[in-house]
Amino acid sequence: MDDWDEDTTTTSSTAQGSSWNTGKGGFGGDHSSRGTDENGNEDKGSSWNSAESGFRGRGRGRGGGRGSAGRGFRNGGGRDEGGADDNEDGFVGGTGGRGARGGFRSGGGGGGSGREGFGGGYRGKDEEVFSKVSDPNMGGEADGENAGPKVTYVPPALSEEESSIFAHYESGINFDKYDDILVDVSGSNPPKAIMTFEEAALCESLNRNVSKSGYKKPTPVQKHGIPIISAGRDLMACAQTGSGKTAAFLLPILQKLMADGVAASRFSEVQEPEAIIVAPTRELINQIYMEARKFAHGTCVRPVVVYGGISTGYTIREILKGCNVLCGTPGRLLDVIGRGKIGLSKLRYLVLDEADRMLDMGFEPDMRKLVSSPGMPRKEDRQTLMFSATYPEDIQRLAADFLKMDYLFLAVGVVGGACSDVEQVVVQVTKFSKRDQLLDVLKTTGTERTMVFVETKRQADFIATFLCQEKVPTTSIHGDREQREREQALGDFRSGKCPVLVATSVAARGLDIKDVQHVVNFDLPNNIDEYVHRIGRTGRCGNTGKAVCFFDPEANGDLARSLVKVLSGAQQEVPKWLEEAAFSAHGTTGFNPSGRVFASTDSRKAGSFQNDRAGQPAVAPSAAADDDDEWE
Ligand SMILES: Nc1ncnc2c1ncn2[C@@H]1O[C@H](COP(=O)(O)OP(=O)(O)OP(=O)(O)O)[C@@H](O)[C@H]1O
Repeated sequence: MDDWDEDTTTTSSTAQGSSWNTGKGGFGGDHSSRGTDENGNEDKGSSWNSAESGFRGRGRGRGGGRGSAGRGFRNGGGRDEGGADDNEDGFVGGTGGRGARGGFRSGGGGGGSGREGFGGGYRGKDEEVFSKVSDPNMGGEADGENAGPKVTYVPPALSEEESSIFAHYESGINFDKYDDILVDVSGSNPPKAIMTFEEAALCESLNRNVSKSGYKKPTPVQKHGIPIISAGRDLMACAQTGSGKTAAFLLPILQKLMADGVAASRFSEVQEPEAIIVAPTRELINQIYMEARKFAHGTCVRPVVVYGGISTGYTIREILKGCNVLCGTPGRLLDVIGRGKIGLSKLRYLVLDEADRMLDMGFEPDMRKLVSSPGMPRKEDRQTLMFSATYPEDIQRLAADFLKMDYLFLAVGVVGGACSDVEQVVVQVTKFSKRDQLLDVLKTTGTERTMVFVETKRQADFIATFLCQEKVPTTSIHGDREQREREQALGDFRSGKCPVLVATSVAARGLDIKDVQHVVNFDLPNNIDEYVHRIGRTGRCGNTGKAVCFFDPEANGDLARSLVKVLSGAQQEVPKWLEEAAFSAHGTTGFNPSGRVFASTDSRKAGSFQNDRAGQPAVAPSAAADDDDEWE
């Protein structure tokens, strides 16, 4: 019997987060469990009120009390908590109550990839699990459980009801305006775009599933992407957030698998998927899997998802039921391949969603490991597809290592541009005024779903707790929360039970949540691409949305230039003070507020780079990598 068979599987969807309803001090959302100390005493949250100092206080002397904040001993904390706050952790409350987090952390290494070394660790005496065990051989945070007690969480079973599988939200009033966006396809002999789903010549069951999903006509990235993939070409595709990139790769892959009549065998000890899809976070890969499951409904194609934080035994049992399309986060994917449960000899498609993130310094080693796994077809013998809304030029160069020479580059609109359906408002703040301004914003948004982005996990806990105390039903998602809590938080946000979700960059990319009308950048990321992804959680699929961004000139000066360019690129109003800040920022040579910051097109046009990367340093990780263990 394999050791994974021994997992005790504990399905859990324990309801949390109802305490905001109970009026217990207003402390609420699923932070309720964290508001108690190890003796169950309710934390009255005295520290939040004392501005920054209260927040810091948690890191110093409150170990025995406030479980949610205790971070244990942190060593060498380079980048993982986003800079300066790191040093505040020190030794705190290893004996903290439930939820004391962090534990021992080593080797986050400032200059190198903070993903190497140990993440997570002991969480407090009541908790037996080590979170996010890192396998040094895996070159980063592993989603496998190769050390420490087993993770036994099994996500709740999915509904088989069609109404649930095909649940979707309506496209918005600006859906047809997608057709006005300029499209640029570069590379040799691109196939002709399709105008309708009929032209995609999908088989009957796929067509049925497409229409049950409410899709009437393809978006531009689908019009161009589907025929490119169907023609067998490698593709690097860039299209704005919320414009249907997922279906652009899923439909042609599923169509090809259907046409070839693949059927996953339930009887094989090693499963050999025809397609592997990789994405950077657990929630995003799960969402992609749900889309794959939806489109493959009623067919012989079986998608499976693997990601960290859930029982490996459960994961492997799911794989062994048959697997044609394997969706995974990098660590867990490498883990199941390494365990010999996945063979790669039949692999035809490798998809990198959020490709620029998958190839930045945080994940590049995992991606290189994946493509050099035993049995992985050479790039000449597989189809590699990359999708994102942002593609820094240096990443484009790096991506060429994974693609055939004649790959096509598809740009819908300006590469890296923000979705123009999102109204962007920039508010000048100081770090002391931000919380009050957040409350003001939330007063106007009322019960409309709002995502509030902050920079660190600790800040996420802190702001969520603060909002709950202010009687705003709030939940939070970040990399220190257990998978069960993360899924619960997302569920509560999706259902509207908690209309405010405080999130770190773990939720910045890809998540497609109905009715998110507002995004607040409480803390700005230090990378403009991350900003573009964050605000793209609203204004999706032709719907409109609003993004408020708190700009603290003291802290965010470096972002002024690129922010101005993103705003003007999306025809948004640029405040005079921001333009001034941009002019006076460092490195303003050639600054042109009305110009474009982005590669407007295929970076191959700027010169040949296909084979000129030897000796070049790896591309720096995006802002999100500052919060490294946010990423799986
Ligand atoms: N042709 C279509 N017609 C109607 N709805 C669509 C169509 N294509 C996609 N959608 C819906 O639009 C929403 C956004 O799609 P998707 O999540 O694939 O966007 P994305 O481009 O991948 O965004 P991001 O860059 O944020 O990852 C989803 O709810 C999806 O089901």
